[in-house]
Amino acid sequence: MTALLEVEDLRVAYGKIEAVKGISFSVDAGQVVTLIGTNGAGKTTTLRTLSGLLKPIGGRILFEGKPLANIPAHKIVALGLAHSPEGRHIFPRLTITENLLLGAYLRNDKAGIEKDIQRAYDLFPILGERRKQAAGTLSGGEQQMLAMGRALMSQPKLLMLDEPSMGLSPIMMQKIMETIVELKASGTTILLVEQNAQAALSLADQGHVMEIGKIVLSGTGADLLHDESVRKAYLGED
Ligand SMILES: Nc1ncnc2c1ncn2[C@@H]1O[C@H](COP(=O)(O)OP(=O)(O)OP(=O)(O)O)[C@@H](O)[C@H]1O
Repeated sequence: MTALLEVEDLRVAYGKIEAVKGISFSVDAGQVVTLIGTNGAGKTTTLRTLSGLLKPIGGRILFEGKPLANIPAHKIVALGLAHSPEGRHIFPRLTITENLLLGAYLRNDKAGIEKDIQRAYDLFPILGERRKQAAGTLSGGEQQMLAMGRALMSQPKLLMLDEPSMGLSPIMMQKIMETIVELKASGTTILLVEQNAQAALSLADQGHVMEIGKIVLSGTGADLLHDESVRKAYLGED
């Protein structure tokens, strides 16, 4: 079976500084795969490259077996990759519904779009209750829900989430993680970048630990969660 996403020896640089130094991993349809690691490990750079926002200096990205070379970001969305970016990047003056509609900008199936907006409200009832309000009035956690809902509006084959738990209260983080589990159960394939290794590994099928641009350890979420070096470095154990 071909993986939905295959990343082979990917290298990405900012000028002379190589931020991603030859990483390889794959994501099968229906899986949740997580990239964990400390600040500056290259996780966000990897997602931004998969989204077409940065150009690799080496390696290959295959999506459904086809290379994603030199494809602009909006065409990558059309192929089925959606990115919920670090920092959320919602539009604060637009309403919640308008923000969601922006996620569907490549679609013109009105009935399908309506259905998916309703699905976002079902996933995150607070968004439905406040649909007519400016998105800037939402709390950080609610904005994260909106960013995820907006990414889902393109009906992605692969949903990429960058640090969805960042800056959230434990309760809000729990809600976001439960939603990821719910999305997986409904068949969504997810590539999750997280600094909260415990939360990410607990729900991931596969995990990769990144350190200064390289993958230093890979395994199932459960294996990594019990790995002594991971527990010491990322889960705060002595
Ligand atoms: N626009 C940029 N210009 C130059 N260097 C950058 C730029 N963005 C990131 N870097 C550098 O690339 C490296 C990888 O950063 P990246 O943001 O991908 O890491 P990360 O693992 O996602 O960490 P974080 O969780 O802090 O976002 C870091 O050394 C960072 O300083």
